[in-house]
Amino acid sequence: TRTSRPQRLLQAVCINAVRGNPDSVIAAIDHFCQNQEWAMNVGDEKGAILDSVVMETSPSTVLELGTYCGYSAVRIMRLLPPATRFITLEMNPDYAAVARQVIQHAGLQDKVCLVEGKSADLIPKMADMFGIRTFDFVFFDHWKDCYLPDIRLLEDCGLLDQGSVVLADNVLCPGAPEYLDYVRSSLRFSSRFYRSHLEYTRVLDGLERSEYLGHRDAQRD
Ligand SMILES: Cc1cc(C(=O)N2CCN(C)CC2)sc1-c1cc(O)c2nc[nH]c(=O)c2c1
Ligand SMILES: [Mg+2]
Repeated sequence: TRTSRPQRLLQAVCINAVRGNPDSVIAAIDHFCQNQEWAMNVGDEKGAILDSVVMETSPSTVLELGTYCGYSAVRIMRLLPPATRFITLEMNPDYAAVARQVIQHAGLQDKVCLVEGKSADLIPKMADMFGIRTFDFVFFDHWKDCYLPDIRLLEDCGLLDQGSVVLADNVLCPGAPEYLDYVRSSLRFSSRFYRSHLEYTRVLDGLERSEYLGHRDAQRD
């Protein structure tokens, strides 16, 4: 049967990227998506914003929701020391299989823990499974309809601490309006929007950075 788009993306990585070199893996994926086939990686423009937020946060525990082909896992972990705890959740087994190979090609397989399953099922198990109390940085890039329930779940599970940063992709396109309303009106978050474009296109999109202020009460009127 025909190969899938993720499999063709992986093939481009194997052919064009240097083993053990994360930057060449990122470049190979961006080249494939710009010149061969569009794919829903965060991409180079939003990726540069992701890089800057990761560097300014310098997290020791990271959770990513939505691995897809592993592009953002490679982007994030190429910036952080080996001791960093990085967990990425992917519900699609075909995506997860490709992501493991992309991450391995980048030489980051020892730094990345990829778990297959639904975020709603796995988030409550994070503490028990990994002995992680709170996450310093969380990247939302799975599915727009899960953003709001999942940030509420992270709060309810006590997985956010004062200063934890949640960065969400695609808040304009495909769009997560209820999520934006929530984080922007909540007294427990300080939010700001990074204007950008949908990966590999000129369509408007952006990232929302929401810093957790601690376990406060009430909503802003
Ligand atoms: C699948 C898809 C189609 C989009 C679009 O508007 N398109 C018009 C323009 N053409 C070129 C591409 C297609 S945007 C998008 C998308 C983008 C992400 O970054 C995503 N991240 C996580 N999870 C998602 O489901 C996710 C979907
Ligand atoms: Mg995305």
